[in-house]
Amino acid sequence: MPPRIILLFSGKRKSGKDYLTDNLKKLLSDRSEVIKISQPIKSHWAKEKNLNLNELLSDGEYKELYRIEMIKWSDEMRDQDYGCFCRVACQNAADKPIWIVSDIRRKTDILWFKENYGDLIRSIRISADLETRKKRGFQFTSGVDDVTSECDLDDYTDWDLVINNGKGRQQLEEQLGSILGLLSHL
Ligand SMILES: Nc1ncnc2c1ncn2[C@@H]1O[C@H](COP(=O)(O)OP(=O)(O)O)[C@@H](O)[C@H]1O
Ligand SMILES: C[C@@](O)(CCOP(=O)(O)OP(=O)(O)O)CC(=O)O
Repeated sequence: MPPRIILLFSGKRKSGKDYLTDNLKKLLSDRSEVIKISQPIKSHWAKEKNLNLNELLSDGEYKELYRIEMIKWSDEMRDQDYGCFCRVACQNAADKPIWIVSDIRRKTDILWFKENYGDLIRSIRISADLETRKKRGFQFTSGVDDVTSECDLDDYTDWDLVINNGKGRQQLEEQLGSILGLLSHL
């Protein structure tokens, strides 16, 4: 059974992508599946370098030790085939009507999903002010925060929904409610 809708989430580091998508998953429970494009990247890296995959997948500091290398390697792979990680992540996804893709970063990610799933796609940008992100542990890192991985979608404007998850944000229930609005036709 193919998905009936695919929610593509984007946002800067510590904007709250994992926080909001984890809570959305809890709300939708077994109707949904969270897909992470970074999963096949981290799996490869864990095997190659004998690292702890669970730590790489968590929101702690561990992944930051390897982020620049993972960005470089994954961009080389994308130069040959921009859909390579999107494809593997989706191939491994469970049969659920709602897919929650928690980490799109590049215009080519959106392009790949459009080419493969067309009208099923809805795109959501999570924004948060710098001060809030810093309080959550964000520190500017050259080679990470000034490259495609973090910046390619900064000038993208065609979002179906933009959610403020910084100062002045709504309660979680309201934030999730606006996302559910994208599913109302299901
Ligand atoms: N609205 C929020 N309320 C409380 N804590 C939040 C909120 N949004 C994010 N956080 C916390 O901030 C930290 C960074 O969020 P995370 O979802 O990991 O960001 P990202 O995946 O975008 O890097 C996590 O510890 C998360 O629990
Ligand atoms: C190499 C990466 O895939 C690492 C992504 O790791 P996360 O998606 O865990 O990052 P944040 O949640 O924003 O902190 C980045 C890329 O450019 O593909």
